[in-house]
Amino acid sequence: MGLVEEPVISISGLWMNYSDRMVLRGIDLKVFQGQIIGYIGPNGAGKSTTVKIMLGLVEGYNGKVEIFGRDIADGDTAYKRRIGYVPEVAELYDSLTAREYLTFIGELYGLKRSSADNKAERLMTLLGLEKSYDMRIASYSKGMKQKVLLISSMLHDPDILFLDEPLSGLDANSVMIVKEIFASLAARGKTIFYSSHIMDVVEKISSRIILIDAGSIVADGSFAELKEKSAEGSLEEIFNQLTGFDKYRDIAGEFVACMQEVSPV
Ligand SMILES: Nc1ncnc2c1ncn2[C@@H]1O[C@H](COP(=O)(O)OP(=O)(O)OP(=O)(O)O)[C@@H](O)[C@H]1O
Repeated sequence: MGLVEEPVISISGLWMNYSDRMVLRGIDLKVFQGQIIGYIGPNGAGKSTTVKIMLGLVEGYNGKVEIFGRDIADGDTAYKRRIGYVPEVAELYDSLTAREYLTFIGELYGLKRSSADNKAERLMTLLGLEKSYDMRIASYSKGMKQKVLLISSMLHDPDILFLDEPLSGLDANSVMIVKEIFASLAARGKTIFYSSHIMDVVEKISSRIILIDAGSIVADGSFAELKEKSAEGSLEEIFNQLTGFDKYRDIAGEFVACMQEVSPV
């Protein structure tokens, strides 16, 4: 009998409501080592909520969430040392330099200050930011800040990376480097779980795409598999079809008409 691979993430019957609003409606999901998961869905579908629950940042859910085979509700937070996170809206300490920020984060993850500093400086240099390492983050451009966030999530060599719009603000060359980093990490058995609204990127870099709509999973498979099940060609079209959206022309038309209305004086 062959070995049965254990999932690194296992979610069963996950329900979540905020006051009287049901946000997640029975999510069931198993994620395995080496997968690059594109977790997609319309605004407000419940993507960030799912990720925040897995990170232990949101409580009060129903269902079971296991990371590395352990129920995260059992109180043992050791799993957090083995995950990295790039949030949707990041609190970067603008008054710190990247050196100060990244060595601080490295130490939080248990690295020695000198090794965190050394590693961070080399990673910054690889992403073209060597000259900015000792500059305050406040002076960074959007893309430069995103690179610092990506480095901060990977400094401690995590086994699972959770990323929200990981390529946000990056130029075309940097996008190619980061995509290659993800592929290389996945080939080494790391798991990448990211959300993005940029469908052509999701189409290209995910080994598995999970589409959530109004708190439920409505599609789960590789891009080729999703394409087979749908009459549509691109992921954008599949997304529109599965979320029942076909009104973009009408909405845009009405929007422009409304903008151009001349109000009576
Ligand atoms: N702290 C909160 N309190 C109340 N409602 C919340 C809270 N956080 C999220 N919600 C609601 O939960 C729903 C799902 O939000 P969530 O942030 O998970 O969506 P999302 O899929 O990540 O959306 P987006 O694509 O816009 O980032 C939304 O209706 C949102 O208003």
